[in-house]
Amino acid sequence: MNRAEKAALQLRAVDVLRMLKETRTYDELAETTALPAGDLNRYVNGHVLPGTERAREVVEDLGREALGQELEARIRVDDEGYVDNSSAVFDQPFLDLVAPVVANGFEFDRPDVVLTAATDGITLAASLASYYGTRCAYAKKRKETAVEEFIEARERLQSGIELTYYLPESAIEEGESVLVVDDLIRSGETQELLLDIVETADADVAGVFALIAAGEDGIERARGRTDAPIGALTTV
Ligand SMILES: O=P(O)(O)OC[C@H]1O[C@H](OP(=O)(O)OP(=O)(O)O)[C@H](O)[C@@H]1O
Ligand SMILES: Nc1ncnc2[nH]cnc12
Repeated sequence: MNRAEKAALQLRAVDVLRMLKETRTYDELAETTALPAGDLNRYVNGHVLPGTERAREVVEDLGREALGQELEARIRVDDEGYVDNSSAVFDQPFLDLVAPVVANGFEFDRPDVVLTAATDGITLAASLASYYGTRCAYAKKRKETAVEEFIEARERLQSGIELTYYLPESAIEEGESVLVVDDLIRSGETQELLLDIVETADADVAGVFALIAAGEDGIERARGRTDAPIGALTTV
């Protein structure tokens, strides 16, 4: 890790600690993190930066668990199991905290492109792409005006309705590595369409990630399609 990467990791750890501090006293934060309350106070106030090892633990280990809990606190599941995750996907600073935790806490290689499906996956994909310093692409249910060539993926859903996603052909180059992400995975139909698009582009799958898995069906379905790492921050 060079100096700039170390500094970025240290600042990310401070962001995670500040997020946790919003709902905790310093004593509670000390209990959550197993770090001394005095040190935490100095980190949160910006007087001192945590060392690289501490920063890594905060971002990778603590960060993953804490952000999973934070996510669970934000979402609402109705009586039929449908999830309202607006307060997560509308909160770009929260997703900006999620990105390094996903990038470091799962086994994804750095991709060339982060791919999602419009609409609700876009903010998560943007955060991840920005963190990796790569492109972000999203497939849409309609063809965008003035684009001439599209990759299309069509599937007949369990409901009998046919769903088609379109991605401008220029969005993914042959041989590129693509991280497929979405806010939510339930049946896995959307992820399967995105994986079809990656396959049509002759690109490689770097991984499949969803903020929320509603049950295990979608994850299992994705697992049937790729050997790349697959993960979700939380399962409801
Ligand atoms: O695993 P699945 O059963 O395919 O469900 C997951 C998909 O459903 C939601 O999108 P939706 O189709 O509601 O479109 P939206 O993002 O525009 O709301 C969600 O954003 C995922 O893309
Ligand atoms: N909000 C939602 N909750 C659960 N399953 C879904 N499938 C599509 N949108 C969904």
